[in-house]
Amino acid sequence: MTKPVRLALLGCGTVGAEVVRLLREQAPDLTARVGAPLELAGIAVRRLGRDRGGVPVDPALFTTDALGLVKRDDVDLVIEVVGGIEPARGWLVEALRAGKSVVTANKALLAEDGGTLHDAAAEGGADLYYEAAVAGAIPLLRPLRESLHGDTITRVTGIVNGTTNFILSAMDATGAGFTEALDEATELGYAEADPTADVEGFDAAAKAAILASLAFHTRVTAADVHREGITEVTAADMASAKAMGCTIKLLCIASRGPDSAGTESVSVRVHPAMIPVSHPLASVGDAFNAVFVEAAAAGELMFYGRGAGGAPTASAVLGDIVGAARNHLAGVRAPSESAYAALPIRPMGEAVTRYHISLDVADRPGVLAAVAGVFARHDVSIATVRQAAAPAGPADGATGPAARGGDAILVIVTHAAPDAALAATVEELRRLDIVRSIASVLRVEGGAR
Ligand SMILES: NC(=O)c1ccc[n+]([C@@H]2O[C@H](COP(=O)([O-])OP(=O)(O)OC[C@H]3O[C@@H](n4cnc5c(N)ncnc54)[C@H](O)[C@@H]3O)[C@@H](O)[C@H]2O)c1
Ligand SMILES: N[C@@H](CCO)C(=O)O
Ligand code: NA
Repeated sequence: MTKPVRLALLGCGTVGAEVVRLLREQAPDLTARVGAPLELAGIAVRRLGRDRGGVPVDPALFTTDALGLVKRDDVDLVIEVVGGIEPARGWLVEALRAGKSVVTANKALLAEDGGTLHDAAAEGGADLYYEAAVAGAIPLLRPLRESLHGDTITRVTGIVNGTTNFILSAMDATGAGFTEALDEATELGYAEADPTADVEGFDAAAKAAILASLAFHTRVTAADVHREGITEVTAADMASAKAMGCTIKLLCIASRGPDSAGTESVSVRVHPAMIPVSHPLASVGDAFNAVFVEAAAAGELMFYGRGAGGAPTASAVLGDIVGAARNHLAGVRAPSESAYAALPIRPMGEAVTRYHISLDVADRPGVLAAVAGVFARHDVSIATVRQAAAPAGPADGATGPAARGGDAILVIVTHAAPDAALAATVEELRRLDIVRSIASVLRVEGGAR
């Protein structure tokens, strides 16, 4: 019998426990696929003695000394499902420099400082696999890293955060506000106790950085990603979107193209956006993820599936373990980091976007011309304008800010323009006396009119 491939598992929470279960339940098949048994050498956890939901292993395998486990001579591969920057970075650098391949689901670390891990992998001649880090179970990074390596990817547009997609889908379906939909997501176990990383877009921004790095052969970090979350998306925004045949999704958009000076560059952003209901990403509901890839020769490709949860994420981890174990036995390496293009990052102000702006204005002659003048001054072209009467104001004689008789709602959708010009347009509109309030400002993507 071939010598087993010995694994150090760092972390035994939601994902780690499922990795252990799958390793055990599928042991005969995994042995056949790898060409040797996969054997757990140890499992590092923060605290010993916790009930691990019936994780089917010898309790003697658990340790609180993750670094000690990584350094052991009988460990061939290191599987990291703890998360966070430190101490995970230290463990993984130690493993990689010692020639032990790493499988990790740690998007935060890869997005913050993936370069350090890739450098350590190159130094130690080890593999660094991280399919689970973006869009969980969906095979996405390997297609970008291998299958599409003969093509030129021009744009990646994705829904890569399940929690926010669940919230926005609920807001679309029921008309609920953000807080109400977040409460439902928490009750159903989709949102974490502290949902900040999800609802403020940090989780999606980390994934966007990883996707952009792979798609454009360029190191992109979380700090390079323009990030806006969904906490300010209101029920009124969703209603405006629906009135236009659209819905609102938290999108990650990574694209390459020339900047204003003509230099080929990369733009990476995460923000809520209106997309038409006919767009393939509009029908991605619930906590599902989907990523739309555009490549010069391949055309349009769509990847869809479960982006989170213990078992789906563990599926991606197991696929990577099999790959790393095979390479270990064969004495070969997976494709290493490809960052040769080293394209510059374009600032958000230069990203070309479209805006949907809903304004509450005084309904009197010259107002439309004044509003249009602001757009013209910033060289922003208007695509469509709709005017509707504002909801009925208070009874005659009422005073104060609620007295809005004679107002109109203007809904303006622009043509594509640099984001800085659009933002400056909104700022100037805010200062106009005839604009009572700006009810909603949303970016528009994917052909919506
Ligand atoms: N849960 C998901 O759906 C999902 C999906 C994709 C990626 N991920 C990523 O997978 C990783 C793990 O996520 P999770 O949901 O399983 O987290 P979790 O909190 O359920 O589990 C974390 C585990 O790490 C252990 N741990 C924490 N600090 C430690 C330390 N200092 N030493 C040793 N062990 C320590 C904990 O004991 C626990 O077993 C994260 O990087 C996360 O971003 C999770
Ligand atoms: N919190 C993440 C988990 C998967 O990375 C999500 O909601 O998609
Ligand atoms: Na994946």
